[in-house]
Amino acid sequence: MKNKPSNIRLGIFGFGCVGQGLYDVLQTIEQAGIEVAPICVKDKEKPRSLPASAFTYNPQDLLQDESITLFAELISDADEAYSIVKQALVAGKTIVSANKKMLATHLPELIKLQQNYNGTLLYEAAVGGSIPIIRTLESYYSSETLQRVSGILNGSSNYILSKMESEGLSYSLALQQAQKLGFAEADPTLDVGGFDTVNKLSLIAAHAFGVTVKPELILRFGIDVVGEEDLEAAATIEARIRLVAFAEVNPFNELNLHVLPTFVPAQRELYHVVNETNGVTIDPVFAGEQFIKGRGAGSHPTGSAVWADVSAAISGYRYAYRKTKIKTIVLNQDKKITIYLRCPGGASLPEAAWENLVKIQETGEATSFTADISVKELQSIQTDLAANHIFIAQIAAEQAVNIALKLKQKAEVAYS
Ligand SMILES: NC(=O)C1=CN([C@@H]2O[C@H](COP(=O)(O)OP(=O)(O)OC[C@H]3O[C@@H](n4cnc5c(N)ncnc54)[C@H](OP(=O)(O)O)[C@@H]3O)[C@@H](O)[C@H]2O)C=CC1
Ligand SMILES: N[C@@H](CC=O)C(=O)O
Repeated sequence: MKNKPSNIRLGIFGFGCVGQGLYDVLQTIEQAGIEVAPICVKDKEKPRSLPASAFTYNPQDLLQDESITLFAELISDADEAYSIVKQALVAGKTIVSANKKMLATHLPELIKLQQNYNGTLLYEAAVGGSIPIIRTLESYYSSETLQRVSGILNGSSNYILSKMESEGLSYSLALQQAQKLGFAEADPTLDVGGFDTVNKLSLIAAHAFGVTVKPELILRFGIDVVGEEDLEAAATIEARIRLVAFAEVNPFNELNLHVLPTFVPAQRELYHVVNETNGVTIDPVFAGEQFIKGRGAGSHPTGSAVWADVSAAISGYRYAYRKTKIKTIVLNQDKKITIYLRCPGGASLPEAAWENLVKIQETGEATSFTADISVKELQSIQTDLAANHIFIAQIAAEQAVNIALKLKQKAEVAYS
């Protein structure tokens, strides 16, 4: 490891896209006073950009080293990440993690461990890549009521949708590119199925609204069955399809959460968020709407967020989880939304409490509809919709009227 005047030894787990990104950032920060201990990885045979002496293969070499009190957990295995983070916190140490799956799954326990053992856990890189969203919600907005937080939180899905739209790439080619560029998870189903966004949304809910929600309770649809025809349908009403995470509190302190492909109109900032960029809108009661965008995935942007946490931790920063102590907000998924559905040839809509169901297009390959339905009801038919490869996306009521009209006009021109 590079020799620097050091007073802090940093234990890093993982030297993939993010681990390498952090390492590169550290090389440029001469005055950081950080010495990197041998980095813990898994595969002894993998070619590396550093000599073999820079690595260890046993997490205990770092966790039991008394000279290390600060760790960065950047591995792709959520179960192993959980055991590393837990052991560090029980030892009262400080650990930074980028593993949103692990964090969202275990957040209530991880909050308790920090309280009980006086350890510190920070995880800015886990949500929105380089965007400082967790610290903004946690610290800046710790005392102001937020009405809504929504946005694009998955770089891979956004990259795929953007490339399909702008370059006409096929879904599978765009996904391959997202994987090659290091944006996608080891299992890309987490990205395109909306699971990664759900995990991030549940972390946002804890810091923005003080509610820790199990990821599996959040309505989730991904972009895995999106087709060119859906993007073209969106274009007819000057909209783009984006995978949007949404959290909103109503006047009765009820929180509605969902992750859905969404028709985003050209007037919204999110329409202009392309490739792996993420964008988040915060809606505080008094400050008024704010929008932050930045690289949501990738080696250096994410490495930068990890470094921001490492340096904040060195200065003694920790999350207070102030809003979780107030606990006035409860999850309620009764809200009605309007959706667009495309059923591929032969598939029919599952039985459900559809309202205002309108057929908006019928071709040899597919039939499309718009309809109103409650979030809870949509959750109950999720398995049926997925089994039939039915693509769904949220659409505003006025867009639903407009799209029916535009698709009808398009069909008339085609037949004339
Ligand atoms: N890629 C991105 O843009 C972003 C990723 N993240 C998160 O950061 C984390 C790392 O992602 P990323 O760098 O992309 O993943 P990579 O697949 O590129 O790298 C994963 C690293 O974890 C190591 N690893 C896996 N399992 C173990 C284990 N059991 N013990 C020790 N090391 C292990 C691998 O070791 P080896 O090298 O030996 O294979 C590898 O170095 C994930 O939680 C991801 O969700 C968060 C934000 C953005
Ligand atoms: N796979 C994730 C990586 C960052 O969180 C993404 O694509 O956003």
